[in-house]
Amino acid sequence: MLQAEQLTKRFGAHLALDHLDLDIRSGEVYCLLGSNGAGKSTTINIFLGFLPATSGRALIDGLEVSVNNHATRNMVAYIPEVVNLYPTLTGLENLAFFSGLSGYAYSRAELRSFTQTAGLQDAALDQRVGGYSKGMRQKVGIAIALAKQAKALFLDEPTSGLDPHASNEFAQVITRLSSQGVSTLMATHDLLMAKNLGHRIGIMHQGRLQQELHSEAVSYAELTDCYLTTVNQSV
Ligand SMILES: Nc1ncnc2c1ncn2[C@@H]1O[C@H](COP(=O)(O)OP(=O)(O)OP(=O)(O)O)[C@@H](O)[C@H]1O
Repeated sequence: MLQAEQLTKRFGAHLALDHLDLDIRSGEVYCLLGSNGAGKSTTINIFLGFLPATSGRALIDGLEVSVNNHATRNMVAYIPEVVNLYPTLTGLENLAFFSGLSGYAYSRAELRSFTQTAGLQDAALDQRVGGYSKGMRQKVGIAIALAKQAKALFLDEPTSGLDPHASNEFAQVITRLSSQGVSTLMATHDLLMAKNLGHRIGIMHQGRLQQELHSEAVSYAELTDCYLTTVNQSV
């Protein structure tokens, strides 16, 4: 579903992404780990069509992002660390607005079914988003992804700053979407979340994918060791 083929990005003389290969199947949750500046967000931004690759290809459902930008954007949803919503609109109004941008005109009952699946309490629907917690904003982000029927989710440190309960709720929703065939590429610094939520885990260092692990094949302690060894090496 998501493929990177020798994906490379230079910012001037700086090599931010160095011949990255990824192959993420439908329904798979793939977690990208790596220290600050490893190239995780750059990878996501190229898949989203926000940044052009210097060389190599990013493909979504077989379509190359750089030549099918509109079509690939329609297939994906992006949930950054802080979901950008209109603070003076309610949760439901934000959802109606953003799903409208993708060409959908849902009834209130349909919009409510998305917020319910995303775990947002009904009581919050008609409150202005300016008063929402970070976790509630994330849930609206998930509801937007559901409403646009995204085939793939790109998550950039989505659980950073969430309390354990909210993180856990978030993970449950991603797992449910995964079982429905939605692929997820998630950049995170949360090793425990990667271990528990990811099917596979990639560890990046200085723009390169250095390790790829199946999460059920490693313990949390082994993952931590592998991560520290990888990010402490000089390339
Ligand atoms: N627009 C840009 N212009 C110049 N350099 C950039 C730009 N975006 C990213 N970089 C550089 O590319 C490298 C990779 O950055 P990236 O944001 O992908 O890392 P990251 O793994 O997501 O880090 P973090 O965990 O801090 O979010 C870094 O050295 C960063 O400074």
